[in-house]
Amino acid sequence: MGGRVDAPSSANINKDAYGSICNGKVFKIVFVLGGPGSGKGTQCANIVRHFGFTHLSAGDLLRAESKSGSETGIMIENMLREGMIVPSEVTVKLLLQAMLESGNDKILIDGFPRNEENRVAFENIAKVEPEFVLFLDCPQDELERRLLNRNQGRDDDNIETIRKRFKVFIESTLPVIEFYTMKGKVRKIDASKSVGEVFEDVKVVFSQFEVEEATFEKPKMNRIVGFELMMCLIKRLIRDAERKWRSILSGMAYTCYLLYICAREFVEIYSEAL
Ligand SMILES: Nc1ncnc2c1ncn2[C@@H]1O[C@H](COP(=O)(O)OP(=O)(O)O)[C@@H](O)[C@H]1O
Ligand SMILES: Nc1ccn([C@H]2C[C@H](O)[C@@H](COP(=O)(O)OP(=O)(O)O)O2)c(=O)n1
Repeated sequence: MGGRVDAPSSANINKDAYGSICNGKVFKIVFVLGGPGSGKGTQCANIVRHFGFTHLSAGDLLRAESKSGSETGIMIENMLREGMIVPSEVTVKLLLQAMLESGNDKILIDGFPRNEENRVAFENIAKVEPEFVLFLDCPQDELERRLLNRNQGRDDDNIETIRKRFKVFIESTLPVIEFYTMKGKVRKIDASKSVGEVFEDVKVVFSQFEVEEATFEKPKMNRIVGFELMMCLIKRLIRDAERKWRSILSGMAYTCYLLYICAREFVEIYSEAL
């Protein structure tokens, strides 16, 4: 159920249909936010492995869509190159389609909502509130160092676009984080530490999902142990029955043998007497 979902082939999605489908299905959504290079993708991969979420990266979905060759694709490509935020209409449709295709109810949405427009559009169409927002907090000089070393062949990982993206983060994404802070939904983590240390803090924040896994596993374990005990009992009963029948059969055979001896003696004595 977990894992990363590929971008849907088209962005032409009926909003009403998606809105109503999402209303019917109960999604547990966690938004993962942080500056460019703060480790959102890296930590999401760990969360998928540990807690069974599906990871949807808004950036990955947009990059895949930009390669479609469509008019929307060309528009996305140009905006990404400039470090700009793509109109919510496009991003929300891609996210909703991927959510529904995932078959999972636990969804990590990485790099979204990037601005107020993203947030409002998602709320209006999906009508789902996030469980919480994971905020990976990291200073700009560390982000720059990481992105310049990322080496994934991304057109926007050059110092000029990185600085534009960081400015967009301060101006557009921080207000979204403040909005969720007011609602008590932000879980802020120091993302300047090593990957392992950051994940230790992430695990604490996601512990509510570990409890669910544990309560799911417990009855399963009890059922397995119960089944094993029942099998042991049945095997033991069969062994006892076998032993009992063996003694009954050998007892009967012994009695028959005694009767035969007696009969033979009786015949001999009787024939001698005649
Ligand atoms: N805690 C960390 N310490 C050092 N490098 C990291 C850390 N987390 C991620 N990285 C590296 O920094 C780069 C950006 O990480 P990534 O997960 O792609 O960030 P984001 O998805 O936020 O843009 C990657 O090369 C990754 O390997
Ligand atoms: N909600 C979003 C998320 C990303 N984008 C665009 C703009 C971003 O600069 C790029 C890359 O985002 P991504 O999250 O993949 O990468 P960074 O966090 O910037 O390293 O995608 C967007 O327009 N809207």
